[in-house]
Amino acid sequence: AILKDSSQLKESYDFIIVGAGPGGATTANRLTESANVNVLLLEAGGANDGVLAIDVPQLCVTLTPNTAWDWNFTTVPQEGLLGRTPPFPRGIGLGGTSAVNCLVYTRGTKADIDTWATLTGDKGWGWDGVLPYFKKSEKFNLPVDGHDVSRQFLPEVHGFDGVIGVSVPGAGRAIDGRVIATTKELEEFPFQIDMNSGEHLVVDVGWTQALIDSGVRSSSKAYLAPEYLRRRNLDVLLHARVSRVLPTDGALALNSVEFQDGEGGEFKTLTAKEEVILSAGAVHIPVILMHSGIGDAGLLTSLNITVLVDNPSVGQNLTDHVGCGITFEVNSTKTLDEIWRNETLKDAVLEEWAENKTGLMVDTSENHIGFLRLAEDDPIWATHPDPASGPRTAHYEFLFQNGVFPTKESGNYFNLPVGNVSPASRGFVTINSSDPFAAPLIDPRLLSEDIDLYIVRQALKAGMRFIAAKAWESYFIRPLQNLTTDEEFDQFIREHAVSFFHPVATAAMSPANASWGVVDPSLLVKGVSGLRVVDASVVPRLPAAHTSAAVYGVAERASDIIKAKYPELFCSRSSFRRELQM
Ligand SMILES: Cc1cc2nc3c(=O)[nH]c(=O)nc-3n(C[C@H](O)[C@H](O)[C@H](O)COP(=O)(O)OP(=O)(O)OC[C@H]3O[C@@H](n4cnc5c(N)ncnc54)[C@H](O)[C@@H]3O)c2cc1C
Repeated sequence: AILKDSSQLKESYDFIIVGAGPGGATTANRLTESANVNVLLLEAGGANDGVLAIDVPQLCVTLTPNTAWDWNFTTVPQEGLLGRTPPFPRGIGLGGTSAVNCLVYTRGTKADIDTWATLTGDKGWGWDGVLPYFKKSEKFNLPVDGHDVSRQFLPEVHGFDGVIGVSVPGAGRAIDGRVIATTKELEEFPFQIDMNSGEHLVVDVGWTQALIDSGVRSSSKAYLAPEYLRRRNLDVLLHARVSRVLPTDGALALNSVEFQDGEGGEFKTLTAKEEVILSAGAVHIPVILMHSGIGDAGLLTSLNITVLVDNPSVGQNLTDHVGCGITFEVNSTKTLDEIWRNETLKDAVLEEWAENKTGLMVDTSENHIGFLRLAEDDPIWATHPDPASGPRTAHYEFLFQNGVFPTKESGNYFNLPVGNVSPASRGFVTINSSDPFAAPLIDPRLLSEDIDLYIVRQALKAGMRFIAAKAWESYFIRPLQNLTTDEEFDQFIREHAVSFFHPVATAAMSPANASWGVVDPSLLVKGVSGLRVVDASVVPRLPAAHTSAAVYGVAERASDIIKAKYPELFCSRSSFRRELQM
């Protein structure tokens, strides 16, 4: 249940999980499948119930930055972005960042996930090991407009009985035909039926798969749906912000958490019988670990934090996608701009959504995306190694948007964000205060490697080739930016590029005896006991994909790893008892 307040806490819990995003909510759900395992989930934010902007997929663009559902961080000045400090949104509340994200469901390629196995020495983290968990988490559902989807996804690579809703677009958009016609017209941009099969073509464009269940956003809250919250062994305490994990009995068994009970409330300590599982996301994990004494000894000592484990890898290796969009004024009124600036129209589509869960509000910002590579004979390969995980993994991504948000007072627009999805740049998250609640320093070092800028430039140029197809004839009035020379492109990119908000690897998994990394392949924090991390921070290499699918896959597998470690707690008899209770 969701507890009213901390007075309702049980006397003890086997596992205490911190953070209700894809990592934490998934793990809390799976561990409480066994009735005699008591789990407490602590979440810094609130329930996020009944928030229209969260539930309506198309309103995802309004959820960040600088809202009540966002931690409202920015990066430190980014040299690659001319010293700018763009927002770095992270969701707060049930659902975590999956409640505020843009819902695109992509797993990355086989080579991306196989790299995890290579890096950790654990075959189970490879594509073949993780695919069953992608499927286990997924509840593929047919789009709400009932159209024929036989050419829009491959059923054999999807799960239909899982928890997280995934669907293809449920409402047509005016540019759909032009996008698909371009894939037929231009050899450079072939159609891909399903981007989640692990087998990207070298380049491909296809229908977006998004985290939507019958027209409504499907966040990790689906793992905390009422039927799961009814379990007597699952308690959720909201507005409980964890400051540190603490050793129990003075040893290196870090199975106690210190948290603030309500905003401005008292600090309290709870001890888990078995483990504390941190699922606070790639930004907060290093912060909690460092304030608990796990991190670079020099830094911790300078902040008067007692060092428990000297591990300079904590917070390092932050990898993130980067990109920006180009916008064109178009010769059509059938774009979302009309809805964004006309309250009456907006009310009408929202009413349709509220009544029937149909219409333009049921989808995310784009009905098509593309994953593409630089050419094999691109001159950059003479001087730079390929930053992608393999020859069939994309370098960049297209998102085809029929309208721009926020829009302008007049005019209709086509927007084409492009992202570098195989970046070479690496950054970090760190702290500069002994106050556990001081804002972290987030430095993704976006565009710090010159090949990353090059890839974004080539992506924008490829985007311009895409829309130069006959399929778009007489559609465009003018570009809003005037880009011709490489210098103009690069200046534009540095002025406008932002994170695509997919940070991973700040507590990366590595082989148990590796000199780098923060957790071992079973996700236990190195150098201590009783402490595990299950979220985006353990992902050792960023897939060429939006990241929540990866986190659901990681958390599903992590849950089985945990169950296997405690056979006496997770025996099938206890699952049977739960069935009887429900
Ligand atoms: C604007 C935006 C758009 C995105 N678009 C997409 C997309 O289209 N598709 C996609 O797949 N991914 C997208 N992502 C990324 C995706 O949402 C994340 O990769 C994913 O949510 C990470 O899951 P997580 O469990 O690691 O962390 P999170 O989802 O961030 O969850 C962490 C949770 O821990 C809580 N927490 C943090 N610190 C504490 C503490 N000290 N005490 C208690 N609780 C704490 C937080 O409040 C939060 O609820 C997007 C992200 C953003 C910001």
